[in-house]
Amino acid sequence: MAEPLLRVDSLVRRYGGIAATDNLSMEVIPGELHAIIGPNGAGKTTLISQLTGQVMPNSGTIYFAGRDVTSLPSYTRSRLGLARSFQITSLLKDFSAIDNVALAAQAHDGHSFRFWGNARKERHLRDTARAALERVGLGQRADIVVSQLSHGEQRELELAVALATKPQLLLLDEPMAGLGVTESARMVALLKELRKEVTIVLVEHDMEAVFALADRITVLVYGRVIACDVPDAIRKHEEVKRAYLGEQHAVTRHD
Ligand SMILES: Nc1ncnc2c1ncn2[C@@H]1O[C@H](COP(=O)(O)OP(=O)(O)OP(=O)(O)O)[C@@H](O)[C@H]1O
Repeated sequence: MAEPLLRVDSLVRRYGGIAATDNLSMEVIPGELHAIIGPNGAGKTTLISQLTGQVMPNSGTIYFAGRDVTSLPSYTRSRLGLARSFQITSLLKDFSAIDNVALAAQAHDGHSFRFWGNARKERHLRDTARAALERVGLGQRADIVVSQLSHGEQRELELAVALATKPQLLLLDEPMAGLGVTESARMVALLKELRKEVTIVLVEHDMEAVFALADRITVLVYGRVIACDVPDAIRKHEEVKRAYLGEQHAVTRHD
């Protein structure tokens, strides 16, 4: 197996009496799309937040690209190539799609947001932003104000914002949430393209999407890894079926 791009070793994060992350270890290898699934409250978001540096663990270590990043702040991890897709709520609604992406590119370049005016003018920021918008299929919508974009388009814009920082690893927390059938299918098609270019960790409740996209799946229950394997093995895994998938989540094949 290739040297992991991300390695999490014995991570623990407690909230009062609850271990949201309970001695969790896992690896993400370069080029894979690694899905993380688990029932509500299993600790998926807490894990992602620790990977990005928004939440600090009580103990354990996070290695990214061979480096111990456990105590590094979010912006330093972002510089190293670790990006979390911004949530819709963090998009600037009165700004155009391209302004939002250019600002992210500018912030990543190390400039302060207060010089946002420059992001409108600087050629290389506009070019980076336009390329990111093209990659997510929003090339024709670049000048539309965010509030005029559909929910699905705003989700795509979140991805473009993350891509503008040129990540090595993209962390996606429920990109399908709130999407209709057509929009979800579009997002799956988009992620199928993006996975060719960037390593992805995907937290998602939509099992159809997960099984259509993932190279490997880690299953969390009560902050612990109960299984980590390829989709076919996860589908057949007795403990996973018992603990999570159950009968209402009969998982079908979408190859
Ligand atoms: N800031 C916090 N303060 C207190 N408890 C928290 C906090 N964040 C998470 N928890 C608790 O940690 C556990 C894991 O929560 P987390 O949101 O990470 O789970 P999740 O798998 O992402 O859930 P969901 O699928 O519902 O988004 C839950 O019991 C939750 O109540």
